[in-house]
Amino acid sequence: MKTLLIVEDDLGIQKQLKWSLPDYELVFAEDRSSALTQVRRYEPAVVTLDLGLPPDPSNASEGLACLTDILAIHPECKVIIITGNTDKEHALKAVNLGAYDYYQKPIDPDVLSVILARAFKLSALEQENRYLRHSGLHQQDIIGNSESILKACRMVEKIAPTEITTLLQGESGTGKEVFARSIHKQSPRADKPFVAINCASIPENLLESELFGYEKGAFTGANKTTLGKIECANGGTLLLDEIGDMPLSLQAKMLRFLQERVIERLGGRQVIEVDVRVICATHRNLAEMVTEQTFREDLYYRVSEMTLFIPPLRDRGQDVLIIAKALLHKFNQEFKTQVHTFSEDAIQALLSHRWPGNIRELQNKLKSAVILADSKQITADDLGLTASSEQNTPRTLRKVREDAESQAIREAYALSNGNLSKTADLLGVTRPTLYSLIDKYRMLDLRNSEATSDS
Ligand SMILES: Nc1ncnc2c1ncn2[C@@H]1O[C@H](COP(=O)(O)OP(=O)(O)OP(=O)(O)O)[C@@H](O)[C@H]1O
Repeated sequence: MKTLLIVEDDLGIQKQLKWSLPDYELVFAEDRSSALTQVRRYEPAVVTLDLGLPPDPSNASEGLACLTDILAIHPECKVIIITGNTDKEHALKAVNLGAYDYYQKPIDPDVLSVILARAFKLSALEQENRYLRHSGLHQQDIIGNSESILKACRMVEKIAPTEITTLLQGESGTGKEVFARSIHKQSPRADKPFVAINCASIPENLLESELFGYEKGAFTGANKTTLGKIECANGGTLLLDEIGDMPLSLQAKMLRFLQERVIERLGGRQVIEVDVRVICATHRNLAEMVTEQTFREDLYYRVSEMTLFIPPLRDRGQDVLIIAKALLHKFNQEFKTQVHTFSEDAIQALLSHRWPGNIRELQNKLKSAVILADSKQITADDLGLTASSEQNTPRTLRKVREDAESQAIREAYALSNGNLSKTADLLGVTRPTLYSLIDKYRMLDLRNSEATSDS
């Protein structure tokens, strides 16, 4: 049943609405603060708001303030203003502030029902539109609908047309390469090459020649002049994956390339100009590596002109289900199987697992589940996520506490629209305490957002 929040201080009208709107789950609030609590708790798609709220019901100012607060917490919400029949001016002001519609008392349940049905319908359409825009059709491979992923996608859209050197920071398997490709695809270089090199998987002595190429005779076995990855990416985009694993000895040479956009092949004397957009990715904390002197500070500032944090799968709410469904579809096609749904215990298991290997782990689990499933439905057992398998590696109490704390911080942060002062208020801690928790849990994206959204 759809949830409808009614903000109304008149108990008589509350009662009337309770009887006349049986198609909705009604929740009530009688003033601004209880309205905001209900919005946080239920995230209703539609709210009716009486403009005359206590402490001064004869004045619309509290109602208008309530409207602004509701939309700040839940911008997609459709708020229908209910006003006295002489108060058109304030109703129009409310619509200007972002209310969806207004309705003048006395309440006629049949008319109100029509307005409500339209509001719910529009809300559902908008939600579907948001989903489609961000679930793979628009940003091709980045599937997901959570606030953290949508925020990252919005940043990609802004970064893509520029030449800025971007650092993608996130745990292993979160999709850093997918994001790098997305930046490339949305950039003016889209029809030029996208070249990726993993600095961690190539032995130190070979990495230099892989990157910069070599001239014939440069070393034993160099039978012909060979272009490096940087030259291969000319005109396009180069992804330096796992840049944190680049040996210090090579970092100086990389810095020169980034500063001057020129290279010299190994054994060569010629300086070659290259036009390459660079994206770097790492699961390491480069700032910490700089402090530990295992990563050059000057190179760090070069590669992180802009940093984009890719959130771990466990912080993406229901995205795990959306991605799981998309992958299920893909694997059914690949293996010619007909496994189309998840059992309730599988859904619960997908939502509660911590996903240390992120989307790559989800892919692996689903692939074997599709192959193993005995019916058309995947169970928690097929996924290897039964209670006993989780119990085999119980979390320590400290870990449980830490997981709960970081999750609560993320939730409060989302509710506060990225405002750290409000986040601290919602969590009941001071700002300095919130900062130290953010540092403790390395929620670097929250720290980074401060300058833009918390002023
Ligand atoms: N949002 C997403 N929706 C669906 N699949 C995704 C998504 N993000 C990543 N993937 C898939 O998950 C796998 C891991 O992604 P990717 O290699 O980009 O991660 P990564 O962060 O670069 O990992 P690593 O740090 O280990 O190199 C890939 O197969 C990718 O296609």
